[in-house]
Amino acid sequence: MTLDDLFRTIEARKTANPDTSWTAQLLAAGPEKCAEKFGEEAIEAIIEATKGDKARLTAEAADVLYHLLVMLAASDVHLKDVLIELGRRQSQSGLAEKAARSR
Ligand SMILES: N=c1c2ncn([C@@H]3O[C@H](COP(=O)(O)OP(=O)(O)OP(=O)(O)O)[C@@H](O)[C@H]3O)c2ncn1[C@@H]1O[C@H](COP(=O)(O)O)[C@@H](O)[C@H]1O
Repeated sequence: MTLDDLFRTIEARKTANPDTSWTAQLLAAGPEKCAEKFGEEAIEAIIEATKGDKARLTAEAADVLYHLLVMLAASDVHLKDVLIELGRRQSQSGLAEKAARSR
C-alpha cells in the first residue's frame, strides 16, 4: 500500500455512504473535524515517541499519516501537490549544497 493508493481510496470515499465507511463519515463531518482528528492523532504519536515504545509509535504514525491524508482530501489539497512541494525543497537544498561546495 502506498500513500498514493491510500489517498486515492480516501478521495473515493467523498461520495461513499458514511454509514459504511469511517473515512466517509469523517469527510462528511467537514475539514475542521478532520483537522481536529489529525491533531489528536499527532499528539498520540508524540506521546508514544516520548515513551520510546517503537511498536506503539509505529501504529500511531500510521494513524497520523492516514488522518493527514483525510485532512488534505477534506480541504481539497492533493497529495501530489504536497510531494511536488517536497521535491522543490529537495532540489533547492541540492542547489544550496552545490553552491556551498563551489565557494
Ligand atoms: N488507515 C485507515 C485507518 N486508520 C485508522 N482508521 C479508523 O479511524 C478511526 C478512529 O481511530 P482512532 O485511533 O481514533 O480510534 P478510536 O476508536 O477513537 O481509539 P482511540 O482514539 O481511543 O485510540 C477508527 O475507526 C479506525 O478504524 C482508519 N480507517 C481507514 N483506514 C484506511 O482507509 C481505507 C478506507 O476505509 P473506510 O473508512 O472503511 O472506508 C481503508 O482501506 C484503510 O486503508
